[in-house]
Amino acid sequence: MATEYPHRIALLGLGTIGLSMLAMHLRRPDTSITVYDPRPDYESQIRSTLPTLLDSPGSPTLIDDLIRTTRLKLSTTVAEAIQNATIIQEQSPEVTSSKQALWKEVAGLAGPDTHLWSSSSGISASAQASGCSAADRVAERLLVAHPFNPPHLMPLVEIVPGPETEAERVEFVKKYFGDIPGPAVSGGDQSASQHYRPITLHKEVPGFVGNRLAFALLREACYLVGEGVVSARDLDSLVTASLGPRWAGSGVFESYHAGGGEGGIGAFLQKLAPTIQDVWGDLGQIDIQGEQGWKDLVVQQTEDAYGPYTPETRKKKQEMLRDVVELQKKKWGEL
Ligand SMILES: NC(=O)C1=CN([C@@H]2O[C@H](COP(=O)(O)OP(=O)(O)OC[C@H]3O[C@@H](n4cnc5c(N)ncnc54)[C@H](O)[C@@H]3O)[C@@H](O)[C@H]2O)C=CC1
Ligand SMILES: O=C(O)[C@@H](O)C(=O)[C@H](O)[C@@H](O)CO
Repeated sequence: MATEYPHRIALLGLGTIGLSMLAMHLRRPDTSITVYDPRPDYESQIRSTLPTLLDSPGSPTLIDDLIRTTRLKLSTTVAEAIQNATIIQEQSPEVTSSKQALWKEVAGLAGPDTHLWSSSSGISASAQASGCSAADRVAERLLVAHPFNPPHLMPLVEIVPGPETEAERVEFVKKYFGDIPGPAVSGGDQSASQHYRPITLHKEVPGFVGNRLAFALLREACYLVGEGVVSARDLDSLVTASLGPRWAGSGVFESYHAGGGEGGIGAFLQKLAPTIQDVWGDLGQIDIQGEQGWKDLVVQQTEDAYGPYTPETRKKKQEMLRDVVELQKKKWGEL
């Protein structure tokens, strides 16, 4: 008789995030995963990519072993994928209408208590649930669990409940992610300290918090390159030689609290107020659908600097990310 795992996840959408989520979920021994993607070649994508995302590529029969032990099941329809699922998690395209249609399809088929999670970068649970029948209680069960790429390595999970999401479901998702072991560290064993860091937002805003911060920085970076102030490569180097290392150890507010001397952040904000206000008043007001001169420069300079992003580069960068996160965890208690 096939093992029935306590957590039975249906992963809908197996692209960049879906494949990384699959590798992440497989670290929990109490979880089985059924996957679905309309792409006809998604099985070959799993076979070629998943081993590169796991802590160790494992044997050449890894995927077949996972299928044989019913830890992994490949589906050809949404209905088949969500059958008997305790959690349904979508990583479908970032298109509101597409996610709304997917939840409407799921609503009529999923069990009444199944947890519903979206990996969206910025589309709220309430927007995704709108259009579903109230009787299906999608709004009460749906929340966003927004990862930073790649979720199999990156600790942040931004939990964004809708106004109707049941509180116990927020607690459930926080515990589920909090209990997922981190990637194996050098020496082969898994780090003892908690890896995933769920952070719950109190309100739905476009882009949530992580992407609002990231996109504010991206906007100013694009403006500065577009204005010829700095090259794309030098701006990247400036970030990795300053803000990157700083923020890996202390966040925005803690850093300025330290920078304020004895008076802390209050003194910092007071002492720096004129300069801060001058900068805030001068920040670039570019529009991504407006004049595109800056965009041509950003794209050209980035491509000149880095060329095509090869699998080897991606692997090297993921190893760097793994090392940074592991170092943080060794100090996590002090952050
Ligand atoms: N790429 C990134 O850095 C991050 C993306 N996200 C979010 O994750 C979601 C997926 O993004 P990516 O993985 O980058 O996109 P992707 O384009 O790599 O993958 C999307 C997958 O969804 C499949 N798909 C299309 N329609 C579907 C449907 N109706 N049901 C199930 N699957 C369907 C596609 O075949 C494709 O394989 C988006 O909501 C995105 O905002 C979140 C964090 C980071
Ligand atoms: O930066 C990340 O990994 C996430 O915050 C994202 O949501 C993606 O970058 C997103 O903005 C692009 O899909």
